[in-house]
Amino acid sequence: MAVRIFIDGEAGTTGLQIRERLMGRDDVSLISLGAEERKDTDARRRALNEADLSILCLPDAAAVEAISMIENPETKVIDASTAHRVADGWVYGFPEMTEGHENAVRHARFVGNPGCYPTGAIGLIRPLVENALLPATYPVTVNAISGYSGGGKNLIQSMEDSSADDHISSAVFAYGLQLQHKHLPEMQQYSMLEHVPIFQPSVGRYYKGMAVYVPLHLWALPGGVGAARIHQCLSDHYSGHLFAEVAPLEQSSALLRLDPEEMNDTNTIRFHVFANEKSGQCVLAATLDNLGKGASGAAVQNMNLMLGLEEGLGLNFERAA
Ligand SMILES: NC(=O)C1=CN([C@@H]2O[C@H](COP(=O)(O)OP(=O)(O)OC[C@H]3O[C@@H](n4cnc5c(N)ncnc54)[C@H](OP(=O)(O)O)[C@@H]3O)[C@@H](O)[C@H]2O)C=CC1
Ligand SMILES: CC(=O)N[C@@H](CCC(=O)OP(=O)(O)O)C(=O)O
Repeated sequence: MAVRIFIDGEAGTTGLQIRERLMGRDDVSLISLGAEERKDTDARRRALNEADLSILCLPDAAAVEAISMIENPETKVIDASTAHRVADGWVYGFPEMTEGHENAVRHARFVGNPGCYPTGAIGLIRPLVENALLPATYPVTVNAISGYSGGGKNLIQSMEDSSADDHISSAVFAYGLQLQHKHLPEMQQYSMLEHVPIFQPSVGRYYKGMAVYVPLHLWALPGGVGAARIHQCLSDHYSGHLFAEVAPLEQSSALLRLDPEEMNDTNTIRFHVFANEKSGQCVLAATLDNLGKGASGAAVQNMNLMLGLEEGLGLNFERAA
């Protein structure tokens, strides 16, 4: 029998993409609310409690409210918002994060889907800290650029509608300039860093796709760690994972430009190591589709694991040509 999935916030950017990925699958059936019911508390409560698994694609406050409405102890939840990513009782929905974590997701009732930027940053940093190549005390900086769909309906409208009061006409802009971005707690905690990293994101005038950068001064690392060891560590860590890959060192070093859109329309995160051995410097980079592995794709991957729908794991994620 097909499992019942309710996407609360189905009409939003993330919700729509999850719906698209699930349409046409015969192992899931979607509980869908009509336009007039999608914000009706009673209708949502009913759907949340009927579902085998609910995926919350809502602002934080609405996600917290949705959790308070769930009475059915069998209902599983994936929350795409920031509300529960570092909360007790929730499993962080990044199955590739560390050994055994895929199993933790598989057996979880409550999964906090990661933020798009943290997926890139944690994906680069955590294996290095776990393997003692990067001290947990290292003062990490994370720079990033995202397509504007990362900001949901509001930012999409500000970028696309020139008549909107809050229209943004810049080709690219930096933000998070107060250094208090909402992704910092999950980035620090799951990267296993002792200090809050500096995180400096930006948005470009293109719809989706992101690149997340972590520059490292290799000369400052203990034990003479070079780019080759870092690359080997990442390659070993992600070996055997369907949705993560590490570009060969020589391929990355031959690149003249890194395209933040290179992984669009996939659920795969790609890692690069760029280095200048002479200066002892290195820039680690992750590229991902902010709506794929950064949000909706990750949610579907987690859903498949939590419901044992293994055959669905490889579905609906075409690699870009
Ligand atoms: N966009 C992205 O790349 C990513 C987004 N996320 C997270 O996912 C969540 C959804 O984001 P996103 O899809 O971008 O946001 P959107 O603004 O595009 O969509 C949110 C949806 O939730 C609906 N909504 C708001 N309040 C309620 C409510 N009380 N009851 C029912 N529905 C409600 C909105 O309705 P209406 O249409 O009327 O506004 C809208 O359709 C957020 O928490 C975001 O932080 C996570 C990772 C990446
Ligand atoms: C471009 C843009 O605005 N991006 C969003 C993050 C998108 C994301 O990862 O979603 P969560 O909101 O679920 O954390 C931001 O910086 O707030």
